[in-house]
Amino acid sequence: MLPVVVVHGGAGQIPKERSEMSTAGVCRAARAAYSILQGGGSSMDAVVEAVSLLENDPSFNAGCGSVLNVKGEVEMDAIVMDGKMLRSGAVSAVRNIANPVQLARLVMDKTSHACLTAEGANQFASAMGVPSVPQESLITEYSQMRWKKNLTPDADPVECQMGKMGTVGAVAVDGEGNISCATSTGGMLNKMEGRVGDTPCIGSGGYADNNIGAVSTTGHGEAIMKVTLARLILFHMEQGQSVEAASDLGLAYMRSRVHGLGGVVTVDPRGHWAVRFSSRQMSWAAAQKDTLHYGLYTGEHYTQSINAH
Ligand SMILES: CC(C)C[C@H](NC(=O)C[C@H](N)C(=O)O)C(=O)O
Repeated sequence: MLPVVVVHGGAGQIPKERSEMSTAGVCRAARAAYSILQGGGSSMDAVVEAVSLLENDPSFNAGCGSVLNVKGEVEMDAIVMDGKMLRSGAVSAVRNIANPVQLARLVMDKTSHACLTAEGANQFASAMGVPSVPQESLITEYSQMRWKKNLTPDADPVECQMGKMGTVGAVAVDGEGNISCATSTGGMLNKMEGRVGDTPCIGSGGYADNNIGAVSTTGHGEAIMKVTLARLILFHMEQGQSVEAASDLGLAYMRSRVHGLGGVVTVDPRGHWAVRFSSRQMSWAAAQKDTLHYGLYTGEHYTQSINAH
């Protein structure tokens, strides 16, 4: 069954004309991460590679392409977790960084802390030699257009929020049975300055435990935090539920209890995997054995040979 990688590109609604770019992005990320696993690389290397590629891809709400806060600025959140020793690293409200997920990994590997925020995270980045990039390099015409549209007096806030998708995440199990997760986001469009979402919060934006499995989440962060969605799903798996059933139970609870919508990618230690969402859509891709799996709308599941390009 092993190894496997499963990637998501956000639970928000995506205009039809942008759906192909989104599917192409998650497929490329899943392939790249899977070739690391096939080469004997670790699940942590695989998820960080997948998420870095998606951060670099302007069609997603992470890194370049992040949604803008109320002041029209980019503040990003990211997390990684290593299921072997339950080590994790996160950054929140970080600015001027191309790959927040890599900074999160440095927090895990090079500090005794689990999360660094805002200026402190940026100071740590420069101490680690991570280059600072101009904010303009993270802002796209599309993200600026969405932000401006959102500020017009007759804007429908729900429509605007759903019009921009693309939080990104990945879970993987490597050949040694080690499990990791990573998640990265620009957050919610028009968020207050300093707002921290679910993504960098352990157990909400992601969780990995070699004994149980791993989850990476996307959706309305304030709702995800209320139910600690990633850990809730793993709790159901500890109780004997399958990856699919546990993911559905977690998402159903979030919907009924706090009216929250979202999506998850989930793996267990044997390499079973699931992609589930309560939103209308979530772009996703998975790679296992010689097959690439991908989809966008509910019930969609395409496959192709991993070697086909
Ligand atoms: C409207 C929502 C479903 C879109 C979704 N956003 C996130 O996942 C945001 C992240 N969880 C946070 O709260 O910071 C997306 O980017 O696809």
